[in-house]
Amino acid sequence: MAVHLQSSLFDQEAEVSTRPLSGLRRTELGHGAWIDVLPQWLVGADALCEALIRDVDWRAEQRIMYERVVAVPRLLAFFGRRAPLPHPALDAARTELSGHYAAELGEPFTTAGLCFYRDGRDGVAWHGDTIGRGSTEDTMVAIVSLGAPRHLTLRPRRPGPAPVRTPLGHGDLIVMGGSCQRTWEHAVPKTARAVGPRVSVQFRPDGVR
Ligand SMILES: O=C(O)CCC(=O)C(=O)O
Ligand SMILES: [Fe+2]
Repeated sequence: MAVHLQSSLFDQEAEVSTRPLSGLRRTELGHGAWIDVLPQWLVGADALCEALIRDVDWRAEQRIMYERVVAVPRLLAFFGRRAPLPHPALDAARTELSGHYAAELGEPFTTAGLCFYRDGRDGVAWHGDTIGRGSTEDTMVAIVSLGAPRHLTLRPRRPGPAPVRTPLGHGDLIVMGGSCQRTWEHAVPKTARAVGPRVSVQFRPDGVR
């Protein structure tokens, strides 16, 4: 799916729609972790992707690696529970996800983390979302992927289950659940392939980072 970066002549916001979440398919990963996947959950999301790339106040972050300050290879933005989201389609998506998972999750998705992978040189290394409660409790992280297709890879922290490599295409939804953040790690590997920009939107409950 080609994502064109020139600003659109018409406001296409109204064109974003969702397919029923009843189409989600669950895969048990082992060690109490699972993923739910629904390809092409968001329909007509080209303009949404363009708008996020254009409008979000993207931040470059740095971290220390081997005693040197290096740039984190992706741009980031974070919207806490009271922060207005940068596009109404994200409010709608979060509300729908909260409704669908209400009984199983027991709380709503409240925050939105956004990542902008400018090309194949951007990625995120192996990690679990364990800054908050995900280090001790079962929880969920729901990811909507926009723009260029990339892979999300998952591997168990303890040996046993086989690693998993899931393609994430434009409009796809993946939800990591159960113990996934503390018993598994995930990554978006860099790629030497020529890939265009990708935006990832992660919805999490309060206290999960
Ligand atoms: O790019 C993605 O979809 C994954 C991002 C991620 O794992 C994170 O920001 O914690
Ligand atoms: Fe993550």
